[in-house]
Amino acid sequence: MSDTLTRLAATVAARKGADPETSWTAKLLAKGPEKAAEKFGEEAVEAIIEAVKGDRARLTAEAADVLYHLLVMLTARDVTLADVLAELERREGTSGIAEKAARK
Ligand SMILES: N=c1c2ncn([C@@H]3O[C@H](COP(=O)(O)OP(=O)(O)OP(=O)(O)O)[C@@H](O)[C@H]3O)c2ncn1[C@@H]1O[C@H](COP(=O)(O)O)[C@@H](O)[C@H]1O
Repeated sequence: MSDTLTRLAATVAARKGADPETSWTAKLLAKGPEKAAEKFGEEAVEAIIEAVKGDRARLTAEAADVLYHLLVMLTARDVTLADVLAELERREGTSGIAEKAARK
């Protein structure tokens, strides 16, 4: 399952510097990190709308857009999927409630 995400992250990273005429990812990356962030925000809002409506199929499709655009945004700022997964791994086993209490 996460193999798909790992493969997609590698594809997105490989599109850095690719021809924007033939690659949507390259086109988006060529517009800079701010545009990638804006696009991610739009896709996130679309996913939120479907989550509120409760349409599972449309939410699934929008969530896929969110993950793809998250990878593009991260790549635009040279953050890798491995970096994010390492952070998630660091948090494993710590309840969000315990973590929040420790911050106070
Ligand atoms: N997962 C995706 C993916 N999800 C969404 N998109 C594209 O993201 C774009 C954004 O959709 P929008 O409807 O927001 O586009 P739009 O409204 O035309 O955009 P605006 O002009 O409004 O900004 C669309 O063109 C989608 O095709 C994706 N493009 C690529 N991928 C993956 O990335 C790989 C590499 O793609 P290329 O870089 O194009 O070779 C592909 O094989 C896929 O695996």
